[in-house]
Amino acid sequence: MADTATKTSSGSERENAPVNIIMIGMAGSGKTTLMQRINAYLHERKTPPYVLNLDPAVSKLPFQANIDIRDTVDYKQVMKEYNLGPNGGILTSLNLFTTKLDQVMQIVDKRAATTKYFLYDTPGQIEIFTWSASGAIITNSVAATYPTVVVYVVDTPRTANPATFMSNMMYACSILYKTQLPFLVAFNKTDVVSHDFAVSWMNDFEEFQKALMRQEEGYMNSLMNSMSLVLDEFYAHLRVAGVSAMTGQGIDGLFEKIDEAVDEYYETYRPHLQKQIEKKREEEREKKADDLKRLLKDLSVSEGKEVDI
Ligand SMILES: Nc1nc2c(ncn2[C@@H]2O[C@H](COP(=O)(O)OP(=O)(O)OP(=O)(O)O)[C@@H](O)[C@H]2O)c(=O)[nH]1
Repeated sequence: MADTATKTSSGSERENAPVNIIMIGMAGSGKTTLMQRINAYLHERKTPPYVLNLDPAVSKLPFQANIDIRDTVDYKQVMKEYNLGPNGGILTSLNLFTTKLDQVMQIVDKRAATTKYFLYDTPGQIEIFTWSASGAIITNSVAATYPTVVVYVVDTPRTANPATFMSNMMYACSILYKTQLPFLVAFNKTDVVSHDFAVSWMNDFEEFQKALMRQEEGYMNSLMNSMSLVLDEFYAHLRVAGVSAMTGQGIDGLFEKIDEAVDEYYETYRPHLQKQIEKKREEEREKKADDLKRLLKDLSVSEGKEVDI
């Protein structure tokens, strides 16, 4: 009975809550083009998204961003001022932007009642976002407010080699581990090469082994064999969609997977987040009680001292 009540309330909440989509991917994988495609797709469906650009180094955006990191920080100026190279400049710009994140989240909050999707484009230098403190602060803040899905964009034609494929999947796995958020892989550029080979390699270990045998020999072969066995568990729970940001093929399927990932947010991520918040509160309560106990003890000791004097 309690279960039903929870499901009913979360059902209506799920319908009304917006969804954050964080686009992550290696340079040139097609994040920005996919953002543009999704933007156009959602406009067609009369649910225009709210777009946030977190890439300070992008020179031209093919769409209008509602919030643009470049309006807050000038990446080239940051490089000059702090005497940094391009990657240091991007990281510092992201850090400076993160200091204003509260204001950004307030704007997002105001928009949440009338917006179904918030889209976040991230820097092509993937590690700057996924492994930096500011990247973690941004993803955690975003995910703490509304259902959030990470879309990992893969350049399919460039991943057709088994060794490259596996490296890319290990990277995807590490991002999942780092963000712990509902996650899906969007195999992009399927107008050039279909992602069928990837699906077959993920579903059938022997198929991947066969492809591997054709390419690698000796030590590399056995190392990659072992690593692909490790990835088997990752593949078993992985959501995958094949898309072409260029032609728009597969975007409906991508949104079906995003929907499934939102379900996962409610079923797994949010209860975990709530447990963490409750645990933190409990720790704070215990610390306060402990502090109070010590204060009372100190007081009684001082009172005792006064009496002694
Ligand atoms: N054929 C084809 N080309 C694509 C597709 N998506 C993107 N491209 C091309 O791939 C190149 C890189 O696309 P971007 O969208 O700039 O990639 P990005 O990941 O945002 O790149 P960074 O900003 O460097 O991180 C461009 O030349 C795009 O035109 C696609 O679905 N099919």
